[in-house]
Amino acid sequence: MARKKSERHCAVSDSAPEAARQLAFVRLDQPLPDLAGQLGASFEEYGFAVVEGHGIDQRLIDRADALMRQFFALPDAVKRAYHRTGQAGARGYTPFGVEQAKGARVQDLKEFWHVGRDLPPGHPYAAHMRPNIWPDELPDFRPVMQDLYLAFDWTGRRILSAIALYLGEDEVFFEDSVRDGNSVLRLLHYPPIEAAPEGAIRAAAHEDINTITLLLGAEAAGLELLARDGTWLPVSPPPGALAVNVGDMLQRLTAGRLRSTTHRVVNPAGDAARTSRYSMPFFLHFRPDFLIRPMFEGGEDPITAQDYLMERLREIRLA
Ligand SMILES: O=C(O)CCC(=O)C(=O)O
Ligand SMILES: [Fe+2]
Repeated sequence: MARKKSERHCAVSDSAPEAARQLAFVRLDQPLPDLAGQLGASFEEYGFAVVEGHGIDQRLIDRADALMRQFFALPDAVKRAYHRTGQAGARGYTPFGVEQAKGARVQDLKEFWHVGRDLPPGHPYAAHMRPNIWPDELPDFRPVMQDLYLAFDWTGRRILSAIALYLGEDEVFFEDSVRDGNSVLRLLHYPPIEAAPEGAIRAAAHEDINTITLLLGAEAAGLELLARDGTWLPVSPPPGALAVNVGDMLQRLTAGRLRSTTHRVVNPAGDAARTSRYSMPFFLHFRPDFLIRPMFEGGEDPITAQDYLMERLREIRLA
């Protein structure tokens, strides 16, 4: 049944009162103050928002999606040739069974590829942000993923402008903190579930380390957020929409005023368990030398984004 736009909401669990279980859809292409109010309200309640009208070209998304599937379909040995040790998985391929959520007993059921920011030669951040690597087997992979990276980067900045307004700051408040930032585009494949170790799920409960995350592909079932009442709420945006969430770095900067919400990707039931799941999160990061100093009372000690990142990557066994 067709419903008016303003009435459309994400799938909700039937175990809780309807009104408290709705993740509203927010359009990015509306005046910034309106966007700020709606995003802020959704972040306040869930730490997540579903964002439509984000301006990332659907043809670009489809191209990237197709190339990601082609990459993960390559033989294991070919993919492993793009695994770089000593870089905390920051670029190229990370095989199945490596990343393990903080505090989890078993590894996640996923493999992924990371694309970072291309910096000019001799850039001061080059020590922390290594050059990208690209798969020789797929010539279009590089230009398409570079385009998608820049599209996410642009969209992320608009979302940050709205968050700045919501926090009572000027819309350019975050500009300097993310200039040449260490953002990472993750192309993510959860293979069909075969003999998984006891207790293993596609992505165990975790919080994102970075500033904000913009996620494409979450229409494929499985993503859930931990609501304030302690129950798991499915996040299922319509195809092409973004799921956006607050990460730990923004939580720390705002002294907890914006919450980094725990989320996970559960194994599907029935036949869906025998199919792959793909998604594309963009982890928007501050620049490495940005000092995360709480903007409000009651926060933790200041720390640079780079130091904080390294601390956290060790916890998830990537560093
Ligand atoms: O695949 C998803 O839908 C979410 C992935 C995620 O939470 C992550 O990689 O941090
Ligand atoms: Fe995540």
